[in-house]
Amino acid sequence: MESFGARLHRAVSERGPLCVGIDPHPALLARWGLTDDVDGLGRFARTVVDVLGDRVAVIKPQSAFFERFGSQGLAILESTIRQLRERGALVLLDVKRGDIGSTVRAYASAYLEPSSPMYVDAVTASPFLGVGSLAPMFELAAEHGGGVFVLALTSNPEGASVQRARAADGRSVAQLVIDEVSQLNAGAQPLGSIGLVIGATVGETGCDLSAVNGPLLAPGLGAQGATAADLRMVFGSALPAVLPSYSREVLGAGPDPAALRAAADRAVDDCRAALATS
Ligand SMILES: O=c1ccn([C@@H]2O[C@H](COP(=O)(O)O)[C@@H](O)[C@H]2O)c(=O)[nH]1
Repeated sequence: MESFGARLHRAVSERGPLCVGIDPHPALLARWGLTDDVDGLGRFARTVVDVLGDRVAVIKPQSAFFERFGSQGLAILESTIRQLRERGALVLLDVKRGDIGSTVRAYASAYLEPSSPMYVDAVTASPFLGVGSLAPMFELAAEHGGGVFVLALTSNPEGASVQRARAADGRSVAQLVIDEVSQLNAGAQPLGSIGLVIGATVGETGCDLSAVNGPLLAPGLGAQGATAADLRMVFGSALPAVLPSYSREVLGAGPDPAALRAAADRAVDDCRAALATS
């Protein structure tokens, strides 16, 4: 079984360092001339699948925008995931799950078990109940070639009060998360399968990322104000592991397929240039 880290490494080499989110905000549905209902959601997601599914390395559906429409929204999410994987995109489901370990086991089975209707390549997870509570996700990911992206320094301004707080040994909470994830990835080649989420908006992290050996998902580009040029300042020498992520900035170019494609191509060009180490 090929690991998620190896699959991601290959996808990024072939398609470029880019993750595009599927975030069907009501305002975006309106901008695309779609109704804010199940029909609009389905058309929106289908367009993203058809235009970007065979050219972007990672596509990140934001579960919340599908959950808004209850079971019908979840049915669309399931078919979107299936169609994206058929087109060769890696699917990272942004669900930010976290709970006590026995419940995390059920989440792991929902997203990382190949027989599940919601099976994806990777999920986002919240470490607020302790990184160790996510162990069932790490275990199932390892068993089936999946990945988990653990929140460390999120792109929203409110995150800092918790994530930059200091633990008894002087390390920031973010650094504690980073260190635990680094241990999980130790020795993995070419890249570990447990990633971190570090927003492109956070400025200097004050964290040591040198031992992570896993992917660093960087949301916050575009609509939240960060640019690809900010990535160097945030990630420093960890830049090669960064997976830049855009949602509204790219999606806003739709629904015209050529314009949507061009926006994704521009984003990947900007990110390639920003991540190139000199
Ligand atoms: O720290 C985080 C973690 C996740 N997100 C999610 O990424 C997208 C960002 O959308 P944009 O339109 O590019 O702002 C969205 O789904 C967030 O929930 C994040 O922004 N920051």
